[in-house]
This record gives sequence, C-alpha cells and structure tokens, in this order.
Amino acid sequence: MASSSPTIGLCLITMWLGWRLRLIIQYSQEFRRKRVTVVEYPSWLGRFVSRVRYLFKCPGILLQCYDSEYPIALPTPGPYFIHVSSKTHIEELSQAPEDTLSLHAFSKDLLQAKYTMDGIEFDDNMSENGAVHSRVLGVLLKIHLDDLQPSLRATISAATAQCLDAGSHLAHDWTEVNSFDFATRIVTHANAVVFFGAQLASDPAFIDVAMRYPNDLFLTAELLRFLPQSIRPYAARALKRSFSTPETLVAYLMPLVERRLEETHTGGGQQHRDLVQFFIDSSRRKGVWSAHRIVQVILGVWFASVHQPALTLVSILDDLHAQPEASRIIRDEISTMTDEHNVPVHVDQLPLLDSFLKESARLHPSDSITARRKAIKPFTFSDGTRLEKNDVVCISLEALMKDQRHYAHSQFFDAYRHMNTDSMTSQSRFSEPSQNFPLWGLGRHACPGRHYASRLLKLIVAHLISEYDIEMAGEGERQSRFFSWRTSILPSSACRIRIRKKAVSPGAN
Ligand code: HEM
Repeated sequence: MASSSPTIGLCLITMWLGWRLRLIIQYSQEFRRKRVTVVEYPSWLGRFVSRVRYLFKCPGILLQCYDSEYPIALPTPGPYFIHVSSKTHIEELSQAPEDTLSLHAFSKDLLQAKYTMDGIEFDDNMSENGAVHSRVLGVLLKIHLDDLQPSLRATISAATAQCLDAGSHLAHDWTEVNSFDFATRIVTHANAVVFFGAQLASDPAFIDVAMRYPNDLFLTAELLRFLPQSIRPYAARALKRSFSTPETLVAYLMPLVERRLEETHTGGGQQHRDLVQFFIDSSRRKGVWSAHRIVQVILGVWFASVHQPALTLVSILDDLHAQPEASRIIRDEISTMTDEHNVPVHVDQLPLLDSFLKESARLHPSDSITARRKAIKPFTFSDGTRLEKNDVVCISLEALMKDQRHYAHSQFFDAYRHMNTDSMTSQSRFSEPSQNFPLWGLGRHACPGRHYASRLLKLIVAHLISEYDIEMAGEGERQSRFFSWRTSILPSSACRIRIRKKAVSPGAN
C-alpha cells in the first residue's frame, strides 16, 4: 500500500509529460507563418526547452529579439504567441473585428473563467458585455470620479494607517512592509468602496476575501492551463478546497446585488453611486441581467481592477525612491500649485505627477506585452503576414516603449518627458492610450478602467508622498527585486519598503 502512491504519481506525471509532448509536436508541425521570425531552439528537446524558458524568461527574450518591423513568434506551453511592433500591424490588430481576433476568447483561456468566475460562460464575440463594461467603467465611473474622490481619499488614508499598524515596526518610527502586499491592500480598500459602497467595504472579513481573490484566481487558472481540457472540471473541483475565495466572494455579493435589483425594480431605497448600481442600471438597457450574471461580470472586473494597479503602484514607489529630486518637486507641486483664482489644483491636473506616472509605466510596465488577441479564424495583415486559427497575436509592449525610435534616450528615466517644459503643461497624458504608449491596450478594447486607475494611483501617490517618508528596504539593482512569470514582470518578496509618518505634514490638496 505504501508504494502505491509514488507509483500512481509517477504514472500521472508520465501521462502529463506525454500529453505535453504530443501538443508540442502538434503545434510545431503546424507552425509555418509567412514573414514571422520564430525564436526557438531546433530539435524536439530544444522546442521543449524553449517552452519552459518562456515561462521564466519571456520579457528578456522579447527585449533581446525585438524588431520594429517584423513580427516574432515565441513558443509557449500553449499556442505560439506572435508579437507585432510595426505601426501598420498594430493598427490592423487593434481594428480587426472581434469575431476574427478576439480578446475575450484569449481571456477565457487565460483566466479559465468557467472555473474561476463562478461558472461564467464567455462567448468568443462578447460585444454585449463589452458595451456594458465600456459604459459602466468608461462613462459612468469616469463621470462620477470627482464625487467619489472624497471617500477615496478617506479610504486611502485609513487603509495606509491600518497597513502600517500591521507591519514590522523598526527604530525611529519606521515600519517595514512588503511593497506588493501594501499596494494590494490599499487598492483593495479603495476599489471596494467604489465597487460595492461604504457598508460592505468596511467589513474586514470581506476585504480579506476580496484581496485574496485575484491571487487565488491567478493560481487556479495557471494550474488548470497545464492540464488537458477533459480533466479540468475535476481538477477545478479539487482546487476549490485550497482556493475558495470565488465562492465566498459570491456568497457576499449575491445578497447585495439581489437587494439592489429589488430596490431598483420597486423604486425604493436610497440612491447608490457605486459599480454594482452602475452595472444594474446599464444592463437594464440590455433586458435586465440576473443577479448571478451581474456578480459573475463583477468578479472579472474586480480581478482587472486590483492586480494591475497594485503592480503599477509598486513600480511607482520604486521609481519615486530612485528619483529623489523629481519626488521632491512632485511633493511641492501637490502642496503649492494653485490656479488663477488661487484655488489648489485638482490632483488630476498636476502635470509633473501625471508625467512621472507615465514615465514609470513606460520604463517599468508590469507586463511585457499588451492587446492580446486569439485568432478565431485565419487573419492576413495587409503586408501578407498571416495568422492561423488559434494563434495568439499581441504587441511587444515593453520593447516598443523602450525603442529609441519612439523615445529619445529611451533607457533614461526623464520625469518631464511627457510635459511641455516651456509652458509646464501636459504634452500627453498617462491615461491616454496611443501607438507609442499602448499600456492600456488599443482600439475598442482599450482599458475602460484607465481613467479610474489613473485617478486612484494619483490619489495614493499624493497621499503617501505628502504624509509619509518612504525608503526602499535593502539596496540592490531593480532587477534583483523583480522576477518574471510568462509575460508578467512581478515584484519578488525582496521588494519591501520602510515607511513612517512625516514629522511635519505639508498637507495635500
Ligand atoms: C494600471 C492599471 C491598469 C492597466 C495597466 C490596465 C491594462 C489593461 C489592458 C492592457 C487591457 C486590454 C486592452 C486590449 O487588449 O486592447 C485592459 C482591459 C480591461 N481593463 Fe484594465 N488596466 C488597468 C486597470 C483597470 C481597472 C482599475 C479596471 C476596472 C476598474 C480595469 C478594467 C478592465 C476591463 C473590464 C478590461 C476589458 C475590456 C474589454 O473587455 O473590452 N482595468 N486593461
């Protein structure tokens, strides 16, 4: 009996390896694309190694092999990813119809949504959901940002103080925290107010679940993607025991959404200004979504809304420390800049703060690629470059934003780069997607949450920089504090900051 478990384990591993090898052989035989450079080692073993290497080294490989004209293809443990970077390819990719190059078909594979978002069934051509997202995030949330700002400020302030209470206390009032945990906690608290309103956002048990959900989703999806389709439902059921936050989150959200739907139908209750209400109001135009459907969609948006801003904030804090002079001037800008009527300037109208955030994201994005699309059917670019069904195509984000052709002295951190320094006004804004700055994607899918993300990051940075002294804990190159997994560039556990309340606070606007 004692020897049976290792034998079963060995059989399962051998079966899994055989299955992966069969897929690799299948993909490699299929992969012949006109005008695309394939970056992989020759031979079967080489191809296997190339795929494993992709998991740990993708951002570095893309920087090394970047070509501003010709697409490059990298083998991944799944399909080949074809990375484009020329103006024409980028334009054609972002304008391709959803039923040919689909973001949602890609996201469905990436996030294993059926298992991680309470059984949501994505259609590859999700124009209906897309329209509701755009209205809720890109229109209603954007319009209400100024109204939400006071509660966001108060929440950021309280969440920061709470994180510091829980951190490791050092001499001279310093507290040390893990940068990513710190950023995730503040973003989670702020988002919870905006998504679900003050009542649920003030429940610590809910915040704990909401904060853990993106991590559980990410790990579950990663594990499932390594398994054959046929056994994913069983594996997902087994994984639920270890990663239970999706179910718990649904248990919190269903009563809230049901109550709101009821209030909306009867016309009773108070007026709510949060995303749950915006989703209810916007989906009514599409024939009233059920509470369950609204919760499923909110789970997807919640993942996007926590993970990316938290990663972006970690890099901003890192860069503020590396650029002390710019950091000092931003602090002055926040505390002293007034308009012609001597009224403090709105946090969204501070040109150096905006430029700094954009420069930080340009040099240190949290992902090396953007605008991913899965080919639902074959697609041919105007120069003849061809994609076959199931290929994934995307833009080489990091390499493109470090290309000398787009940015002079592109490796140099220039806090003023995105400003007109004569008039000291913004030249191009952080929240604007463009061909040279596709951080938010491009075209009809460009991130609808970008105005909120930009405002949130500015409010957090303004609060931290005005009220706290911040230092990196431990020195060393940036590279030693970050690692990559697939295309993501992630902070390691060595990414820690020391933080303490300023002796005299200049006070933010
Ligand atoms: C720094 C923070 C963020 C970054 C860098 C970012 C980046 C992106 C990117 C690259 C895409 C894909 C665009 C494409 O493929 O063309 C995207 C899509 C999306 N993002 Fe963001 N995002 C951020 C924050 C947010 C926030 C805060 C929210 C919600 C409040 C959000 C909601 C979404 C949604 C719903 C989509 C899917 C859009 C669609 O289906 O058409 N994002 N984001």
